[in-house]
Amino acid sequence: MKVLGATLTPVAFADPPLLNCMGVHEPSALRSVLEVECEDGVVGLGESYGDASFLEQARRVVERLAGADVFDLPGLRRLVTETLAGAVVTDAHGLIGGYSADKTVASVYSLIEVAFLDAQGHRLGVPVVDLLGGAARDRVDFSAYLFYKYETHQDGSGDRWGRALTPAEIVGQATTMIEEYGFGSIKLKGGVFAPEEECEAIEALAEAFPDLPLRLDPNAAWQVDTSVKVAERLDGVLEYLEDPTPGIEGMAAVARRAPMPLATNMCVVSFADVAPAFRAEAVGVVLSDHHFWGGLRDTLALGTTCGAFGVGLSMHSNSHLGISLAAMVHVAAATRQLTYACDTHWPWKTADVIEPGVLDFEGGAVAVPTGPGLGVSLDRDALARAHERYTTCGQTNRDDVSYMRRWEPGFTPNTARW
Ligand SMILES: O=C([O-])C(=O)C[C@H](O)[C@@H](O)C(=O)[O-]
Ligand SMILES: [Mg+2]
Repeated sequence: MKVLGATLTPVAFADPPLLNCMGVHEPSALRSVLEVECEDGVVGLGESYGDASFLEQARRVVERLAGADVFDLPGLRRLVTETLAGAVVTDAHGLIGGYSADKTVASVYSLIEVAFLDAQGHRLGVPVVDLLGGAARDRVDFSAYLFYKYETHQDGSGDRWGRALTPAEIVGQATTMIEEYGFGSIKLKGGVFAPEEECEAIEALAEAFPDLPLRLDPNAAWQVDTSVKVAERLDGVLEYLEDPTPGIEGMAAVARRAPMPLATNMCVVSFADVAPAFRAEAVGVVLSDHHFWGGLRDTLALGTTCGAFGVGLSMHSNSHLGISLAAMVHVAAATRQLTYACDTHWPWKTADVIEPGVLDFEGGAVAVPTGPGLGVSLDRDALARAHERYTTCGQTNRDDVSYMRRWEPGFTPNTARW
């Protein structure tokens, strides 16, 4: 089935002032929506990053898609590799590890592969999970993803979640999120305050939710000895500790002394990282993310790899919309090695570009859509609104650091600060 044309639309949606080690989320989160128009009126959808650097490279491939066959994924890989030829997409936040030409190909390929798989599913009348070999589970569990946050943005605009800067406020945030979504595990984004304070928040969560597994992710804000101290203090409390310290070597040094497994979406972010990290026994859990691991089929391969080495598998998230959630659910359902509930930023947004009603949370899980392809449809009016927001929001790159400087002039990221 041939591609007739493709459109990549940058979009923006409201994002609360969520804190992390790099600073604070700006008022808009940026994404891109890909529509691949094929023969017979079939349209395939994809979603990925909306930063200028990514858009520039993705557009170079998207404009060459006409004539491609959506069933020829190796051909797509060649087209992406040849078109990008060494180009490197960068980001200003570093929250998903380093960048490279291979990771750039993997990210752009992923955006388009998802749309091709969606189109294949529509053509064949089967859900994407079936194209990935079938469902190992029919529901995918997610964890509550808690953030320290300010009450309002710089312009005074607030949100329904209010302020969360203390352990009690974090417990309040968890209570609301769990009541509404039914999540069965909890992750706290750390790297914001001194580790002792973040330990207190985790301990307060453990007291309030004694039956729920907990995770803490400071995005490499700590040095090795601090990481070990935190790991010892939270022994028996955390199911895993995510990216306490930078780099494979640092993580390995912590892993040798930490009682719980270390997880990562920062030091193992491509297949090139697997051998050195696994050899060093630096991580016990890899957080997959199809957006930069090379699409849904390579994410399955990552599952097989982790399974072979006895390394656990979870899933990372960045602020995203419904097309991405649908893709995450299909690939998570097809990955039998998935050992933990996945991350999602879903509760933090108030708008989407897809028709509602397919990706509903029940008991913290999303049922795998059964319709053809990804099983979601684009809401064209909502897409137009999100694009309008993109063109007027004044943001073209995610920049948590500069935005934080409007609260704290002179702020520098907390990487390895403590
Ligand atoms: O697990 C992670 O490292 C993330 O989810 C990265 C994200 O960018 C998160 O830090 C955020 O949204 O600020
Ligand atoms: Mg992380």
